[in-house]
Amino acid sequence: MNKRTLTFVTGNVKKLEEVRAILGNNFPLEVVSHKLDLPELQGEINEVSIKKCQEAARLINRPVFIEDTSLCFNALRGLPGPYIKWFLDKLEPEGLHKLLTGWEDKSAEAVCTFAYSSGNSDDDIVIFQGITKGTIVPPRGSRDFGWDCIFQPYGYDKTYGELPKEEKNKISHRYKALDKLKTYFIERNGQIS
Ligand SMILES: O=c1[nH]c(=O)c2ncn([C@H]3C[C@H](O)[C@@H](COP(=O)(O)OP(=O)(O)OP(=O)(O)O)O3)c2[nH]1
Ligand SMILES: [Mg+2]
Repeated sequence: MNKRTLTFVTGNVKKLEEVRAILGNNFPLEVVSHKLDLPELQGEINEVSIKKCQEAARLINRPVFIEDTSLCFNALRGLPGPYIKWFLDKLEPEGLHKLLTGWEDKSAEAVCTFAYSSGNSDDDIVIFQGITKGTIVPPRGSRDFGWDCIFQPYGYDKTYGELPKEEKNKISHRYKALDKLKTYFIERNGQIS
């Protein structure tokens, strides 16, 4: 039987790759992607995701989900947080690590927030969040995805960038958020509106 489709709006192919790998085959919906660079307004993590999702639903006019990733340095009271993309663009991984020079506390949280809209503007946006705690270290390993090379999850002696993809996808912030999203749709037998 054909699965119903659910649209993931993202401009990031690496995210899409991980979402497909983590959801696997026993997700009750077929995820189709729609490439769009959505505006990201300022605010707290959940506010940014809710507004991003509302805008995606308005533009695409069907049930959608989006994802927003934050990298929060505890010494900097959670910054760069949802603004990590702009910090990474300007500073690159080396510069992000150097931001913490002078701070003893190198701890950080990788936060992944998925937001889902049924497409009906009267319905609330549903949030699924996953957090992985770790340490910011000098760059090591693959540089093919953002700041993976400077984030070393607690309990590991390797950065996300050094871990095999399958390992990252078992412990990552994205895995934890998708686990909640998956449960939500399984409990609803893949109902999307
Ligand atoms: O090293 C990593 N590892 C990750 O798991 C990861 N997830 C996101 N990112 C990067 C990508 C961006 O530079 C920022 C997050 O910004 P965000 O707006 O969430 O992502 P976009 O690339 O703009 O994609 P969307 O179109 O908004 O979906 O952190 C990671 N780097
Ligand atoms: Mg973005």
